[in-house]
Amino acid sequence: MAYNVATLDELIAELHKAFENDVVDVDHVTQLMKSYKTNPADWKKFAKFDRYRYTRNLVDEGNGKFNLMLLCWGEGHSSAVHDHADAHCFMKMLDGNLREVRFAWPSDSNSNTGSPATESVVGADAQELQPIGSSLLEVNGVCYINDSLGLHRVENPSHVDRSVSLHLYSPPFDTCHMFDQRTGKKTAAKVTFWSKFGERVPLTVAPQSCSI
Ligand SMILES: O=C(O)CCSS
Ligand SMILES: [Fe+2]
Repeated sequence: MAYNVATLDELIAELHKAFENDVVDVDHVTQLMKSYKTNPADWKKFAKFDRYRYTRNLVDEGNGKFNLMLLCWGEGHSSAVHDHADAHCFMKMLDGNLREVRFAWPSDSNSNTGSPATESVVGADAQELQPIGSSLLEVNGVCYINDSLGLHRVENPSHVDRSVSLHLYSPPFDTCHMFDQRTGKKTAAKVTFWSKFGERVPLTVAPQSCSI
């Protein structure tokens, strides 16, 4: 199959088709996302930055099969170490760079299936997470992770440039887990959106953790 996706709207249309049945073809989705060459005119309406932390901006709800979102990283912004709630995670660089550092699950989990430990690690059992890989993601590059491949932390390594990445999660999720890198302690984290379809999501009275 020739992959030739010219605009973000065309990519979204092809992704809707790719997720029509229940089996996710990881290679096909990766090739689709790779074939789209970033064009700020396509996505700048979704690109909202916050001075203090990266923002999550919903672009498309994928007919309920996936969430597609733009993540905007200010200089030096980083996520926590986190899992992906048993979902597929595809990540494409649209502007700038990101560094991804991968970690093994905390040693007390059943790492064979990638299924997270049921107990959080506390006290004497605390063990530092073990890095298992690191990569610099460059513009138009695509990377893929799911829980069987480990955990990761994503950061904007630049202290002068901002970064923008396009993330697809399938199935969609609004809660995952963060991990303390020093102790391996796992904490549930609710993730929300800074904006949806280009419009700011009104702040609720109770501040929600919108990124991880
Ligand atoms: O906030 C998130 O969705 C994690 C970004 S790195 S996959
Ligand atoms: Fe992630």
